[in-house]
Amino acid sequence: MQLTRLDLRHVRNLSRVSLAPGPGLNLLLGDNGAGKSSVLEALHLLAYGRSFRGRVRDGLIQSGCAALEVYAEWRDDPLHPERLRRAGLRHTGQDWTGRLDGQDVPQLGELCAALMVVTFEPGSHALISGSSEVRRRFLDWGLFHVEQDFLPQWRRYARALKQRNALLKAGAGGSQLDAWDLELGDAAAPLDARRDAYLSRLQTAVQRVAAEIAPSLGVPELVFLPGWRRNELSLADALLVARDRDRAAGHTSVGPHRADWRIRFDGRPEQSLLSRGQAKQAALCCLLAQAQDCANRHGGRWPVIALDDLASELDRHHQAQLLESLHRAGSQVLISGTERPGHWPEAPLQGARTFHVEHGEIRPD
Ligand SMILES: Nc1ncnc2c1ncn2[C@@H]1O[C@H](COP(=O)(O)OP(=O)(O)OP(=O)(O)O)[C@@H](O)[C@H]1O
Repeated sequence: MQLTRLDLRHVRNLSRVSLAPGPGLNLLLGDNGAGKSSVLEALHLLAYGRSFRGRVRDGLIQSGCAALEVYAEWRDDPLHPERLRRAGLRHTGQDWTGRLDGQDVPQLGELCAALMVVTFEPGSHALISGSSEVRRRFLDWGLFHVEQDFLPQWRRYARALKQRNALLKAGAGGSQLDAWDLELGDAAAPLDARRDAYLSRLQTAVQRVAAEIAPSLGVPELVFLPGWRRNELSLADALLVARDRDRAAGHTSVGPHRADWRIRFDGRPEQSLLSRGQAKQAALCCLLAQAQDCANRHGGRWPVIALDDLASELDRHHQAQLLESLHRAGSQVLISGTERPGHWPEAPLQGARTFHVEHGEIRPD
């Protein structure tokens, strides 16, 4: 996947900017507060329907403006490089409208399905040290992009869960709950199996990536936690056991919506004891493994890789290993930073495009 154009309007301090990224490494350079992260944030918004720095209405739209706009063009078929995909999003903070290849989109998920971007940013360590929701979202993003029927399965489970929670809150009787416990159990099975299998598949990729970019961490192992004691009980039984507790709490306490996973490195303490820097490296390994898995499933086409403020996220040694690795993979990379680091390896820098971000303007080198 190669982004060929990105236009932004009214994104933080960027009133109206445009850039044409090259196929390899792209550097967004500028002083603090110039707007570099905002460029990557807008791209992330188009690809995920959400920002990595909070809600759209909390400051992503330029002050005094009614809405922001993001428009992107990209190639995703190497056999037909002349074919450009196009997506646009206008967001007011409350409502949005989106277009994909000239058509209105009824659901934001359609834009997210079309444009694959993997972002590593200062908050990415939350994938390791943050809440389980972040880790579930990671699994579901990967599955959403590689398994076509995953979304309907996910929706079926979410619907059943909503119904059961509504009944619990309303103090419904056992017979009504019985029916939804069964439905929840049935809907959970494919979701749980998919996530478990996906994480096992990622394990090989994570080990390969870790050996390349963070060998000092050791060999990683990914462990899936289904959200209930699956080795001992079916979900329907676990729901029955938890029923009184769930009635008191007014929500369902077991099931795939409570699933989680852990990364462990041989010879290292538990994931919660990793340093912040190690947690960042571990998160990066998982994100790149996910990107690699997407590429494997999409005929070798890598997602666009966006690395926000890389120089302050990883030490020099790990930056160099990462850049070499992405260069070998042939992926398109966008990196923001205050300056072009002198210690980066030569190969990825050859043919790199540089964009200077200054006072809300973007100027190619
Ligand atoms: N809603 C807004 N309207 C206008 N300007 C904003 C808004 N929100 C943030 N800004 C400004 O936009 C700029 C965006 O900064 P951004 O975080 O993208 O910069 P950066 O180049 O990545 O900086 P750093 O190197 O410090 O991380 C800042 O100058 C900030 O003050």
